[in-house]
Amino acid sequence: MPEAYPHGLKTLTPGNTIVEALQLLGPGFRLVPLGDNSPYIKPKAALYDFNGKERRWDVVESHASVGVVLYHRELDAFVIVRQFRPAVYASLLREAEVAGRSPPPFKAAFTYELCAGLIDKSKSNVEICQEEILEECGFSVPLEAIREVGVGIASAGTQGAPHIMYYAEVDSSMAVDGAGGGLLAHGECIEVLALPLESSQEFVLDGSLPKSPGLMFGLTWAYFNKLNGSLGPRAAASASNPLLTEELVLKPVLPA
Ligand SMILES: Nc1ncnc2c1ncn2[C@@H]1O[C@H](COP(=O)(O)OP(=O)(O)O[C@H]2O[C@H](CO)[C@@H](O)[C@H](O)[C@H]2O)[C@@H](O)[C@H]1O
Repeated sequence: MPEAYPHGLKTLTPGNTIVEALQLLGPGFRLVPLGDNSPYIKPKAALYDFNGKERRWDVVESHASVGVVLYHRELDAFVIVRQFRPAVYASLLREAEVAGRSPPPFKAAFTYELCAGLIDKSKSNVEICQEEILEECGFSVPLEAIREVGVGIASAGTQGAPHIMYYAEVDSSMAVDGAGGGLLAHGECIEVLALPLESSQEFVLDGSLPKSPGLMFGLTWAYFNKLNGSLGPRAAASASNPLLTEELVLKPVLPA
């Protein structure tokens, strides 16, 4: 049975992705110094003059990224993802060590986020976004249906790379059999979740659930713009939201 989630969250992924991901995670988690050959990040010291003195700031060179707020028209829900994040686990582990507590369970580092990806290939940003929607969430969305929301900076204190946010709507006709959940070959095991629009703000403000600031902003922006009609009408009235019936959740709206 899918795990019960708070705030009306329902899994759209067949099976129980979190249980599967936990089974795939072996015992042991180590942190070692990073060499200089990471294709993802390069820690560096930035030296610059300020007020006649040389100053230093430690920075992490990284890729720009895209993220997308997905709204499911038939479910009147946002589609978000949840996955094991080693960086989150590393932080929790450090916190536990400092406090003299035993290591936290891996489960604590499964983080709620928008569907997102790095801009690390020679495709346009919106094409990368389209590809991530398919790979992570299992929906095929036409490029022209993906609109830009705005650009923020990821971790201005250390990374400073742009994060470009998009908005797109999906429905069951866009679900692609066998797509979604990420690429196991890349170590991805991504759970796809539907979050009712109705309870999205409670979810955003629930500090007990680990989530990204991009998700917090994106869902809040989309919630209010959906309510005021700027993003087109809401398809389903919340009282009759089919998301509330298990039956529909496990039917064709799902990526297989
Ligand atoms: N630091 C890392 N170390 C090792 N392998 C890595 C890595 N980052 C990415 N990868 C590999 O690259 C694959 C593709 O990554 P994606 O572009 O889908 O970004 P992801 O959603 O993982 O998060 C990424 O993009 C989101 C988008 O904003 C950022 O928030 C997040 O920090 C970033 O990891 C991952 O599955 C993994 O195999």
